[in-house]
Amino acid sequence: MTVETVSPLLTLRRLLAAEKSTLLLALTISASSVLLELLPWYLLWRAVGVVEPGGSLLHLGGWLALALVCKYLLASLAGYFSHLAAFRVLHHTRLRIARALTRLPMMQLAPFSAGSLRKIIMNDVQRLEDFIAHHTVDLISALFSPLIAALFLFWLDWKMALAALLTVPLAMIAQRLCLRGMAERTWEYHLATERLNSAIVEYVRGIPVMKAFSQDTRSFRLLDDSLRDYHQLVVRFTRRAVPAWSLFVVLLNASIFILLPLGLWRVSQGTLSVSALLLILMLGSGLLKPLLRVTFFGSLIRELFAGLSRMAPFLDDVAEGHSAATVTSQSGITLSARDLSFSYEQRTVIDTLNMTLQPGGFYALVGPSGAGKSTLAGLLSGMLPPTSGAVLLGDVKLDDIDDATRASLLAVVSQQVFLFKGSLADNLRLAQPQASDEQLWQALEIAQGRAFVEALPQGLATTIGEGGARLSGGERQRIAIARALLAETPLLILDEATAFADLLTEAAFYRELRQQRPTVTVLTIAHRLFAVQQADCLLVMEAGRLTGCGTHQQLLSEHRIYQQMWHSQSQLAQWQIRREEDTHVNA
Ligand SMILES: Nc1ncnc2c1ncn2[C@@H]1O[C@H](COP(=O)(O)OP(=O)(O)OP(=O)(O)O)[C@@H](O)[C@H]1O
Repeated sequence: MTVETVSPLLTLRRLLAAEKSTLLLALTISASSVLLELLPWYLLWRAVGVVEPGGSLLHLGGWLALALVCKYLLASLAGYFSHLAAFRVLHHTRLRIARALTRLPMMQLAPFSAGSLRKIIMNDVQRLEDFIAHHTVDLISALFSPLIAALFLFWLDWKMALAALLTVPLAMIAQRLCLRGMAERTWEYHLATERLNSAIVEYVRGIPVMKAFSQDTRSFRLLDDSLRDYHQLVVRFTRRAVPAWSLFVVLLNASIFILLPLGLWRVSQGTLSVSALLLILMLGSGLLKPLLRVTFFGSLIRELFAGLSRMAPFLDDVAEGHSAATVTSQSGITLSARDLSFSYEQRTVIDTLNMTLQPGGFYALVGPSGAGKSTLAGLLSGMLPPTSGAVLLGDVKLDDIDDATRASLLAVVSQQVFLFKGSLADNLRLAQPQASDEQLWQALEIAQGRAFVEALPQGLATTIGEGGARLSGGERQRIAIARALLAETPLLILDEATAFADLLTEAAFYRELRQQRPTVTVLTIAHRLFAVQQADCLLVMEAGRLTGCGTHQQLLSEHRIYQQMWHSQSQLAQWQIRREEDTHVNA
């Protein structure tokens, strides 16, 4: 399932396969409507030349009207079928991508940001609709109509037909000049737009912070730089492309300047009739205009293909699971890292790390900010793919285990909690749809969330907004912990999951967790050492490596960084207590 191995054309063919007949019908009708487009001109020519005797003018007029009506009917019918095919393809493609997102292993999803996935599902798929519904029939008419018109002109008068096509070679040269380096320019433009998009999103998100610090627009360097880069790029492209493009457009419309004097001269010589000249001028002067649409189509197709390449990873049939690896023991399972390394681009954040979490153990991962704790939690839970080495569940590599099995063994509560729009109970039952209300309350009790949910007017039935709106950060975290507990997995990873709770609540949660779920292996990332000092083992992390492992007392007597962290936190706690006492005395 790699982007490189699937050609965009193949992806397009696969997507269109189910709608092939509808689309072919639309294209055939579109081509027929082009033929009818020429018929009125022919009839007009006959009418102007009064080729037919007297009363047949009316007859010709009737045919002319009928041809026009049929042309528009056929064009509408072609549009109807192409739109029908387009919306069906759009619907199925979005469904396929949405299904793939739920079934793809986390490791394969890790490189995609939410923004890039949104862009694929919305923008890239939308381009398919534009292509199928509009561009296919447009292209048929843009290619067909000059061809048929040219053949007609040759039938009328081959010399005038050649004169009408005289500017074609020059127009082609101008077009080549204009399109030179277009692929690179399109890519550059795409990158600049992406940079600008993310800068705008960040700017909008940061508005409350900027207001708080009274900063103006210019202070937001990223947006400023992106806007300037974008502007410079567009100006550079315009300066380069516009002269050749203008020449191309002029040349496509220039045949009238050849046809008119030549035609008039030939009429004066008696080698061309006036009615033929009129028809030749009408057809010849607009002969090459449709080619402009073909040129636009070239850049549209490039964008379409780029989008298809981005979509390709989500359109392959995703395997439900790995038959090769099965995890035999559900309980009593170890979680280990073997020579595990991870880099963000060039920067190594986890460096050849080895560790094993024994079943039922309570582990706390501590260390200075930026040491790599969250990254390690991401690797151990399968959210990030290792750069080298492996994470093992029992003796099976984590990336060989399908998502469903992994989710039955390992639950994670990360720093960013997401709750879905719906009731609290629905959110909790995500982990175990059959869970009874009693089980929900038990999980909430361990997570120290029972009291606040009971205080809500509708309790478990309380509706919360998308992302968990209406609840405080700490409340959201407690719901997320309860949800993870309901999954009843033998392993639980908590990445600063209690960061918003006060010290007493945090300590009560850990105590309750150990008492109620004694067999669960817990790895928690915690900044407050007081809350986790009872852990079976504290793992100290510094600059991507584990430099200490032991009980609180062991580390306090032999690990320098741990001592420093403990003392600074103790002093801070005493200072706060003393301040509070002073305040009370003075009051
Ligand atoms: N997406 C990312 N791209 C590049 N660097 C990153 C990314 N995420 C984290 N880092 C860097 O990796 C290092 C480790 O980050 P990590 O979040 O794992 O540390 P941490 O120990 O959990 O920190 P904290 O205790 O402050 O949460 C940091 O220096 C951070 O700047």
